[in-house]
Amino acid sequence: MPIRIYALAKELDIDSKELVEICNRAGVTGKGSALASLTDDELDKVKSYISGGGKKQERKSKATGESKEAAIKQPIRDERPAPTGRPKEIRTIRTGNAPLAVHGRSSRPAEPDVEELPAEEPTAEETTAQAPVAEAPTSEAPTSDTPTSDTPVEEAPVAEKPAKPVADEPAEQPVAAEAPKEAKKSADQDASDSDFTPMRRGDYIAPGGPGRNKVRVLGGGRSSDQGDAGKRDSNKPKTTAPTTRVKFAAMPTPATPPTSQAKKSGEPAPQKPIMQLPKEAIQGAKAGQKAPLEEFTKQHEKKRKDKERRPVEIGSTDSDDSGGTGDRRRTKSKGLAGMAGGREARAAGRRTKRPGEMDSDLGNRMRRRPRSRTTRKGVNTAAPRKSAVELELPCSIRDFSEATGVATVKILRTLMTLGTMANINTMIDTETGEYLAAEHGVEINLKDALSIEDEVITKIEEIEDDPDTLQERPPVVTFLGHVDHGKTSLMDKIIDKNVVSGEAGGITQHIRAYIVDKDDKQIAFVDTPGHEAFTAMRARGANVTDIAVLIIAADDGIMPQTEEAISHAQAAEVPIIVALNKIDLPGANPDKVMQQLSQHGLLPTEWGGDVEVVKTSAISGEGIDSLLETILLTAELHEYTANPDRPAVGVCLESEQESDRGVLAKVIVKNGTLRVGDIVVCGSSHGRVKAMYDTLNPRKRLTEATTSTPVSIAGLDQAPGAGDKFYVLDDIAQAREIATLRADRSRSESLGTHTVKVSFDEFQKRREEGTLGNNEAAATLNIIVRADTRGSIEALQKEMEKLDHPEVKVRTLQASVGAVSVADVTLADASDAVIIAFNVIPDEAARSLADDNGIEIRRYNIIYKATEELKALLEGRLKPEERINELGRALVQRVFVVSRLGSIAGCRVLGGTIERGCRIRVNRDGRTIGDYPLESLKREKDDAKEVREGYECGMKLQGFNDIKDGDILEAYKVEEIARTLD
Ligand SMILES: Nc1nc2c(ncn2[C@@H]2O[C@H](COP(=O)(O)OP(=O)(O)OP(=O)(O)O)[C@@H](O)[C@H]2O)c(=O)[nH]1
Repeated sequence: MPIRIYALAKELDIDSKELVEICNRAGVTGKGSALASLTDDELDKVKSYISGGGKKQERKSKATGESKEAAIKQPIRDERPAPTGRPKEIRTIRTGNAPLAVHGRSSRPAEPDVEELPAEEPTAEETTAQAPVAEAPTSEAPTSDTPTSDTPVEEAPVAEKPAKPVADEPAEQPVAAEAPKEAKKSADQDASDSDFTPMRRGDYIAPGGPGRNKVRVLGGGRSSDQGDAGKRDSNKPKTTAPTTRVKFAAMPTPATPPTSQAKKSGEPAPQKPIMQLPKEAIQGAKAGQKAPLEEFTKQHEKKRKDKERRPVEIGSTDSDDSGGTGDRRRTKSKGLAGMAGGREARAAGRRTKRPGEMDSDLGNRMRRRPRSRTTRKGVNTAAPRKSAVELELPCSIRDFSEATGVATVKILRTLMTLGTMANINTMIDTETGEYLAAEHGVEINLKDALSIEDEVITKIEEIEDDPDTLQERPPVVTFLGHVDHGKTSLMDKIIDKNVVSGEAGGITQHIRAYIVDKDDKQIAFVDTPGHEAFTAMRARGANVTDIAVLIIAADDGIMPQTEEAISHAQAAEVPIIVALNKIDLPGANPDKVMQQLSQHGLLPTEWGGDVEVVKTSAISGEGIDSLLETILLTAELHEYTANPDRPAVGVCLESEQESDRGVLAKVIVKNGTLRVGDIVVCGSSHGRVKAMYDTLNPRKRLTEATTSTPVSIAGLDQAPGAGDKFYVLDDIAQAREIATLRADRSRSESLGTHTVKVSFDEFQKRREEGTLGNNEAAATLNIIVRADTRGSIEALQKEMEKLDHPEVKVRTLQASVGAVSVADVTLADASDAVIIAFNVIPDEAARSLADDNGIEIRRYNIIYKATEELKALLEGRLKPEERINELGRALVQRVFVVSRLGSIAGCRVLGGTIERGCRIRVNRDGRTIGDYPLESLKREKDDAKEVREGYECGMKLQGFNDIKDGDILEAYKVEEIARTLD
């Protein structure tokens, strides 16, 4: 009678599970649980096993504390009894040659009892042989063609058996793939019935996956992982025979990435940071450099401090725009850690970032840098080149550049190629402007400049007087002629004043103008210098002239300057009256002179012509009245008229500056009436007429000057030039503006050009070296002229223009009236110029500065001496030089007038010494008024050989008694020194 295992276990007083195992070991297989029943045979077999020692051994193992594992390690095969009874059920059936595999064992959820494998497993041949047995229908066994992969082990106790024959089969999946659908459905149905999840295709349990911990090893501890190995080792004897369930530790679950780090859709794959030291760092490390970051930090701090002290330069590599690039580059150059340098550079970039500035990358900063460099180089401010422009010439180079768009640099360069050194303020005339335009491809349309000068002055000149307002006016007569033909003497005879002896060198150097009365009529005389140096002044005199009186010495005849005077008179289209002077001389030959006159187109009336020839003698006065009558008659014939009621216009004959009266301009009114208080503009000077003086009596004040009247006016701001026209304006501002405009123009013209400079000494040095003329541009001797009058200046300039030397030229940098000033010395020092002082002396400050800087001040009182000296110097034909040896200066403190001796000057020697026999220059108000020999020198009452500085003395000058208190007497001696020029 069958007995259940749990009942037997109770009977035997052992654990039911233990009894199940015993049954298995006793060869009673198929008893998976305590509910299984044992037949009588099986009961006997189990009991015999237990009684035979099996039980004892089991119990002994327990008593000795052997673990179940030890028992499992025990070879089962040896203890297992030989198989008996009918063969075990085989549920796995091969279909054809298809390999079979056991599926589902690992997925069986709770295999209740895993019994030990049969001790002797059938071979493949045996399995095959037993296949028909397997076909025996059982209630639970599937059909023969049903795959057994999902068959529960409980229903197939010998499920392991069929696995053996297919152990060597390569794969299990092909079996499943080839399984008929009907079988699969059946298997699914079975699995559903047995609460098992059927294994399906595609169900893949990764190693270590969730199902791994559920793997149970059946018999021999073979897991699914070990299945193949077990299959491969199927021919080997089993070394293990587990009889109990083996529990494996759960496989570690791989950590799931945090949700925050989950890759977002569309986001690029994260890149691994490149942790690579730069080459500099590696090199530094190899070189034994320690702690590059620390070293870099130190240098960075140093740089930061330097940068804070140093202003940021636009466009520089250290600038903000360059950001950290420059720092990084510098860091690299010093071999510091590149990574630290990059960090520092980025930090620098953040520091230098300005509000609103784009946070551009390095490339952008690099691209911006060239633009900043371009800005630093400057922008061409010249206007765009214009195709056709209207231009007023003359204009400055700056104006030309702005109008045409041609850069001033190019213009200056072009002028330089022409040998002209200019600057932007240099005025260019029409010819130069046209050349520049053609040279630079600019089309210019010249237009007349319209300035306030035109608006005001032209308007005045265009005024036509009403014939009813015109009245007869005195004729203006000019004496022209050759040197020493008696012009001055003749005029003196007319005005009964002897001025010839007062002229230095006996040559007329100033324009004199007087108005004389004759037979209730007036005649205005303008005496121009006879020397050729005064040609320009003479020419200007002719311009204001109504009648020209040509003075010809009867004993000398027509001379070159006489011919020139004739030309000027004829060019002025004025009537000419010839005065055959010095008729009293024995050598006078009137016929010869008249013949010469005829040859020059001046046919005397005596010979049927229209030229009045009057025989005169300035000495005897012969023919003077006849000359005056002839002048008045000629004036009547020509009906000289003017409008005395209009604002005056006229010409400046000459000007000078006096200490007490300021600028005195000698002018002659050509039309209208000049009055005190009138606003006058004359050349580049202007002012209101403060006072007017008679030319014959310089201290006699006048209130007005009618037409043709020469007069000296005071009130102008500066000395106008001889020949400058004057106009009376209504507005002083207009006068000032016009004068300023003219002054600027004159200044730019005089200073606009500049060439190689050379002083006297430098010139001589170059001649000695033979270097003169080697330059393309001729060497230029710059001079600064200071003179007592404008006439002297123009005479000097005119003479110097004639000093045309192939190797050197003379250029006047500045010419003005007055004493030599500090400004003159400064200009001479800056331009290596020589100062020509004509009839003036330098003031104390200028003298001291000139001595300190070695500026040469050459003083002259005779024009031709100055010009001849310059000429001799230029031509290298210098004669023994009359060198002036300055001795000393004395101040006149008191003048003693002795009736039989004349004026005695009581003086104190201010400097140097006063020596007997020297010459004395008399200076008054900054001007040299005379040069006389020292007649006597006394210390108290005794004659003295010399008087030194600080002592008082008395001096008597030969031929000069008009000495006054405050005069400065300069003592000098003339020494002849041979020139070493050649
Ligand atoms: N015998 C004689 N001598 C005269 C006569 N007129 C002038 N002289 C002399 O000639 C010399 C020159 O006279 P100036 O009056 O200075 O001659 P100038 O033309 O004025 O000379 P510049 O000043 O150079 O223009 C003087 O010594 C005069 O005395 C004259 O009619 N008869």
